[in-house]
Amino acid sequence: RIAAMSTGTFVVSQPLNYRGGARVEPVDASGTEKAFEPATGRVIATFTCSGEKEVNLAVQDAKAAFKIWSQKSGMERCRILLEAARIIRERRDEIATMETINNGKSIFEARWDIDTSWQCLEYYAGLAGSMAGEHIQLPGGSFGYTRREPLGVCVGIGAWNYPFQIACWKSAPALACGNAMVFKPSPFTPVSVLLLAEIYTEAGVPPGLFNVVQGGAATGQFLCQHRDVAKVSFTGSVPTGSKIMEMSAKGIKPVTLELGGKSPLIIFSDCDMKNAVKGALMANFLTQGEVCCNGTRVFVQKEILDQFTEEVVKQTQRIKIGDPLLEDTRMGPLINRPHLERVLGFVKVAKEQGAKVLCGGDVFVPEDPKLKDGYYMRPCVLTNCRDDMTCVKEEIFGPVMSILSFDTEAEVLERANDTTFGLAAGVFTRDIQRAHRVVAELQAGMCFINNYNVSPVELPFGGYKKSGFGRENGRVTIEYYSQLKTVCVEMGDVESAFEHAVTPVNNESQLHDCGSAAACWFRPRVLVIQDKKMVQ
Ligand SMILES: NC(=O)C1=CN([C@@H]2O[C@H](COP(=O)(O)OP(=O)(O)OC[C@H]3O[C@@H](n4cnc5c(N)ncnc54)[C@H](O)[C@@H]3O)[C@@H](O)[C@H]2O)C=CC1
Ligand SMILES: C[N+](C)(C)CCCC(=O)O
Repeated sequence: RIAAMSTGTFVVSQPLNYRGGARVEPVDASGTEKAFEPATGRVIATFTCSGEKEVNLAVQDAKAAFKIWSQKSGMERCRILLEAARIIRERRDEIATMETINNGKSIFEARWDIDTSWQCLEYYAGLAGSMAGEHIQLPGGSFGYTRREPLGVCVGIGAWNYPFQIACWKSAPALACGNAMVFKPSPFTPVSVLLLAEIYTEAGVPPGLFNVVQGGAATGQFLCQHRDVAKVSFTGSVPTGSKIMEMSAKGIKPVTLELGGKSPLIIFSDCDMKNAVKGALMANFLTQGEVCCNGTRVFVQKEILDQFTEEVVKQTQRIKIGDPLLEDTRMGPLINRPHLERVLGFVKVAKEQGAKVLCGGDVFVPEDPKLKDGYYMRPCVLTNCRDDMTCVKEEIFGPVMSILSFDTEAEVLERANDTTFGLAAGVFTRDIQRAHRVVAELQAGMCFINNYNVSPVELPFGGYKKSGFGRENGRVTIEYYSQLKTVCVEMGDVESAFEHAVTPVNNESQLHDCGSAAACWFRPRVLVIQDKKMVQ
């Protein structure tokens, strides 16, 4: 247990694959990867990526566990998931600490992530017992019913920004529906999902029900192409999402895609200014801005542009950057050096294209010497932005907010929707009619009114357009992890389409030709037809 951990000390010594209810070293490898502590730039784990054999074993184990798990009642599954939720809650600080060490987000924020994680398990545990089909009355006493059945072995592939939460948001509905799961985290953040695997085992799931394989694209491909995998749920970038869909198409596997975004946040002049400013910070700077649903295009109505901008800059400059394990830190380092360079590159291009940097956008070097090789930058607010600038069009996935001004509702709606993404959107206004009118027009799967980036697990989350499809959280996600079987029950006689249509068989030899009992399936029918013919 690592609850008392401090930055710069953690190393992973145990295997990072999980199969059959225990940590294991993979039986074969397709390369190695290093995982870092972004706060210090230290390597915390070197691990081998799972090859095809290891992936096969994980899927096999999941298949075996699925046989047991899928036979359990919803209430039995509920009890185990509730126990897992309880353990996560009890170990909240420890899990949050590990998430902070491997991802870089502040411990303050990581605790929130762990809260939405156990809440997700609790929520689907609650639904497990009430999952049911329908009974449908048909003519003549006949009837039909539907059964909601699991899919089988589901694959979860995660991004590095919310490693533990993503694993929970995928596995909780999957397991509640009676599926098994093989999960592959991002190679940048391989660590915390192992805690989840151990917790599921401790809570009582059959060994093999939740397995972890480590690796990057190659390992992910083995999973997506595996013939015994029934479904793939993916969180990550648009280009990878497209590849996942292509691979899954070959096997006709359903997919859930949670992809990137470039979401609009619209601030009307009649907003509550204090909340709008808080909302803009929530929409841009959680997890160092590495959040798919961030509202990075902040459209502000002209009348309040100056006042809003001034306040946003003031609050942004107050964000405490530094050692993410310290209680008062609110922004940690970005995930790795190449990503930091990429984000800084976006700021440089923004300046070249005419944007004005009001604050941040540069490297931050903390005073603490042990943090000198970490990947820190100051959160950035850009103004003088135009819709055609790179910083306004492309997902930066870092702490960079672009402020744009607008005049009218119709104008801002058109500009807000002028993107190939459609993950989220937000609106701040005190005018209740306007709020609902505007969200009805916004092309985004997740809309916020007078708030941003809160994530109650009761609400479905997912994208429009290139931000993907399928949903996570909420009741509807049950449909993405189950399939519907219809059973049609006849209480009377079969009414055959062939009673009148079939030419009567008059040839005796043809009737006798069907010698064996099995081959005689048509003989009585023929006789009946002949009888009927005679009656007619
Ligand atoms: N909509 C959502 O819920 C979220 C979306 N994202 C998006 O994810 C991106 C950042 O995450 P990254 O990890 O850099 O994305 P990524 O697409 O590079 O990787 C995501 C995952 O896919 C795996 N992968 C990569 N190539 C693969 C392949 N050919 N076959 C199978 N698996 C493969 C990676 O190893 C990783 O586990 C951003 O664009 C962001 O918008 C991130 C978090 C949440
Ligand atoms: C928790 N929340 C809403 C800030 C982000 C969740 C989506 C993601 O994984 O980026």
